[in-house]
Amino acid sequence: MSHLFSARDVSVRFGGLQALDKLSLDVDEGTIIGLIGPNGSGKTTFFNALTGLCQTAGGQLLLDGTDITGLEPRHVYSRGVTRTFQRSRLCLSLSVFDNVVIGRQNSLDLNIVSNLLQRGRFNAAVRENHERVRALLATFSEMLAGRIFDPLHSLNMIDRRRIEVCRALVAEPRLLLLDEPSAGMTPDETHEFMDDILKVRSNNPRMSIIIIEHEMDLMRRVAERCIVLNYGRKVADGTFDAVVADPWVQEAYLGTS
Ligand SMILES: Nc1ncnc2c1ncn2[C@@H]1O[C@H](COP(=O)(O)OP(=O)(O)OP(=O)(O)O)[C@@H](O)[C@H]1O
Repeated sequence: MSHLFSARDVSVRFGGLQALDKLSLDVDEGTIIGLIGPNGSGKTTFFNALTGLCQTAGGQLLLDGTDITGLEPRHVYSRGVTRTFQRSRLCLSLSVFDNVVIGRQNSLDLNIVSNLLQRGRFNAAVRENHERVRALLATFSEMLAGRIFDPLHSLNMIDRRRIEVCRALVAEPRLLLLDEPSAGMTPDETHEFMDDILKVRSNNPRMSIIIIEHEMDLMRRVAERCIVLNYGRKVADGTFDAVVADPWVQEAYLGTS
C-alpha cells in the first residue's frame, strides 16, 4: 500500500548526539498521528528533518513516494508540508490577517511595481485572500473571524495558537505538523483546542496531521495512532490504548507502571 508520507531509517546527529536513530514510520492520507516521548527524545528533530530545517545523516523522507530528503524548507512547503513551531513564530505587531496570509507566500505577488501597474488584479487577489483567511478563522469561531484586522498582540494565548494553525492551513497542506500546540494553555483551553483540531480535521478529510503533544487527554481524543520515541528510536506504534498499555511506555514515559 502506498502512504502519503514515509520515513525510512532516518538518522540525525548533532556532533556526538544521535538525535534520531534509524526512525521509520508511515502516515496514510487523512489520518492523525500522535508523536509522543520524553523530553529530548527527538520529536521536534523529526519535524525539523522532515521540513528541511536540519540535515539528515542517513535514511529517506518520502512524500507520495517522492524523495524529499534534504530539500530546502520552502520546497518542502510548496509540496504541501506545513507546520507550527513549539515557540510561537507570530509577529505580534502585525494584524491577524497579515500573520495568516504570509502562509500563502507561494501564491502572493510581492512585486510592488507589478501590483501598482495591475491594480485590478491586485485588488482581486486581496479580496480572495481576505475571504480565504476569514473563512479559516471562522472555522474556529465567528468572533475570531471578526477580529481579522486586529493586532495580534490583542489576542489571548489560545487564539494566538489558532492563528498559527491557520497560517499553516492557509497553504492547503497535505501534511500538517503541529508541535506541542497546547503548550502554555490552561486545561479548559486545551479542551477547547481539541475540538478545534477535530473541526480542522473534518473540514479537511484528506489532510494528514502529525501532532507532538505531552497532553495525554488530547492525544487520546484526537490521535488515531500514536508513535512513541525514546532516544531517537521508535519504541511503540499503535492505537493510543495499545501504546499506553505497553509496560515500557508506562514506566518510561507515563511513570505509572
Ligand atoms: N540544533 C541542535 N544542536 C544540538 N543538539 C540539538 C539540536 N536540536 C536538538 N538537539 C538535541 O537533540 C535531542 C532531541 O531534541 P528534540 O528537541 O528533538 O527533542 P524533543 O523530543 O522534541 O523534546 P521536547 O519534548 O523537550 O521538545 C536533544 O538531546 C536535544 O538537546
